[in-house]
Amino acid sequence: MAILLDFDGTLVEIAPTNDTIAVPERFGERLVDLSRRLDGRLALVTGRSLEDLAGHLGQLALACAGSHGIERIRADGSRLGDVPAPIPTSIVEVLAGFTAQHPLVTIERKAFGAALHFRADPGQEEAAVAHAAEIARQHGLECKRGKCVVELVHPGADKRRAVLAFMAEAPFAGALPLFIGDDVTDEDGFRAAEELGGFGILVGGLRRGTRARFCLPDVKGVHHWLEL
Ligand SMILES: O=P(O)(O)OC[C@H]1O[C@H](O[C@H]2O[C@H](CO)[C@@H](O)[C@H](O)[C@H]2O)[C@H](O)[C@@H](O)[C@@H]1O
Repeated sequence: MAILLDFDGTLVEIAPTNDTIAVPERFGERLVDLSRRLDGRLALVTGRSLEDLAGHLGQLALACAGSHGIERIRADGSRLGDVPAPIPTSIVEVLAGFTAQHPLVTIERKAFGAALHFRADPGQEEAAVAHAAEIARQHGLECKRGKCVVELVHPGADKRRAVLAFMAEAPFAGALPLFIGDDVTDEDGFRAAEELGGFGILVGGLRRGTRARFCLPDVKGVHHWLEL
């Protein structure tokens, strides 16, 4: 078995803002321990940048894919695949311009993308999505939706590709992949797992249409099931 794990909403509870998540005590070490139990066949696959993830978990000997899968490192820290150029600051600043008129909406800058968070002002969803979509259209980028967030990403940034990249080589190759995630972006991970004979597990119960075959009720349920 190989396990591929989403981060926000799966391993840590959703918080009011992107930088106020509560990471359990010694959580990085516990993930490394789980990876050892799986002989290294554990990967984190998150929408966050790898830099941001390391800020929460520390630098760990774990396979990780960040920025929705576009930046990938193996457990030994070597890079897996090429990374594109960062999205130009000028484009990110146009996206960030939305926050000037809507002060409760916040911008999260990432090396390979940027996110508008409207959790504190959900009424701005439609306008924020339209703003991001127009920028994406003008610059050949893609928009990604998530929980109270819309993001600009490079075309090809998706969790399916990250799963396929990890599963193509040791120590993952030949194992049965399980992808565990809670959000719509995790559907790409569920699909990749299925394509390779495995399956997806949706966190939060089967409340929406999903490719996942099973579900776990919540973050606590994930920790319990994985004995984290
Ligand atoms: O793929 P994930 O690991 O689930 O990352 C998806 C996005 O997660 C973060 O935003 C989400 O979590 C925040 C903290 O709980 C929450 O405030 C926000 O509303 C959620 O959308 C992260 O900030 C993004 O960069 C990730 O893409």
